Amino acid sequence: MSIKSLIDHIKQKQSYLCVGLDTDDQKIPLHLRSQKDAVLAFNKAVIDATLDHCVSYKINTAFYESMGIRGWEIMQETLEHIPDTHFVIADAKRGDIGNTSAQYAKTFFEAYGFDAVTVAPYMGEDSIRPFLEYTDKVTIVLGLTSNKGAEDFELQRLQSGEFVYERVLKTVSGWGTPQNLMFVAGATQAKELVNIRRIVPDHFLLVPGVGAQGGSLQEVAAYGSNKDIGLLVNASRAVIYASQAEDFSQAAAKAARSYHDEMRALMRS
Ligand SMILES: O=C(O)c1cc(=O)[nH]c(=O)n1[C@@H]1O[C@H](COP(=O)(O)O)[C@@H](O)[C@H]1O
Repeated sequence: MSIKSLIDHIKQKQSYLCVGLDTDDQKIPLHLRSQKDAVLAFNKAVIDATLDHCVSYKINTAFYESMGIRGWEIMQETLEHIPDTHFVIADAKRGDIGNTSAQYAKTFFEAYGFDAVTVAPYMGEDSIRPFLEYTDKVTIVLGLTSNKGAEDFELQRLQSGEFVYERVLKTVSGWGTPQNLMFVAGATQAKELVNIRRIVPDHFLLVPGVGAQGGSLQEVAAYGSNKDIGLLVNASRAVIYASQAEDFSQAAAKAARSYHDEMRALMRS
């Protein structure tokens, strides 16, 4: 899906919610666990319940890879269940020497057909270029992440005085365009969003960290949006485990609707 279609969907739906399918087989409701392929049944129910409130799904591959071969199949079957109106992200955080990155890009863009994949920038240009060669797909590069460890490297200052993450945004933004490149900016880093927007005014930001990690949607909207909204705000646990009982899909729908209502109000304000 193109960025233009994503923007149209956001404007039409008045939502920029991305539901994160971080499905942990130990956290899904007990009544499903005895069932064969409980994770797939859970994902399908969550997708059906939340479709009307979000524009995107993010499949965190770790939760599927940890199940072995069947996990990869469940990831594919989950992907097939998501209608092509929704922008689908493989949250795989890859990146390696060019020769290997090319295979990662082929895996997620061709073999699985995701719209986007998350990539770590630590290994530099040749590790990211193979993803960007897919100009009709979107490469999402980690900028300033939501976790505490962001302080260890991303928020360290270079001799020039800029933060490492700032250098990443400045340099990587020159390798792609807002049509095939996004950046991750954690919702827990709201005070840096103004600065991030100064460096990359036109790129979409994938913003995880609302809900379970405590980031504020109001702050993200106030400091992170651009003329096209330019945000995909991800919530995983706060939506998919809103209830761990038999009413889990209704609870997921309710949580997603609540983010949707808040986003609609923020877009109108
Ligand atoms: O790239 C990501 O999606 C990501 C980057 C980041 O800085 N922080 C972050 O939490 N994430 C992912 O976003 C999701 C957040 O999940 P919840 O905290 O449950 O909403 C997880 O899949 C994380 O792996």
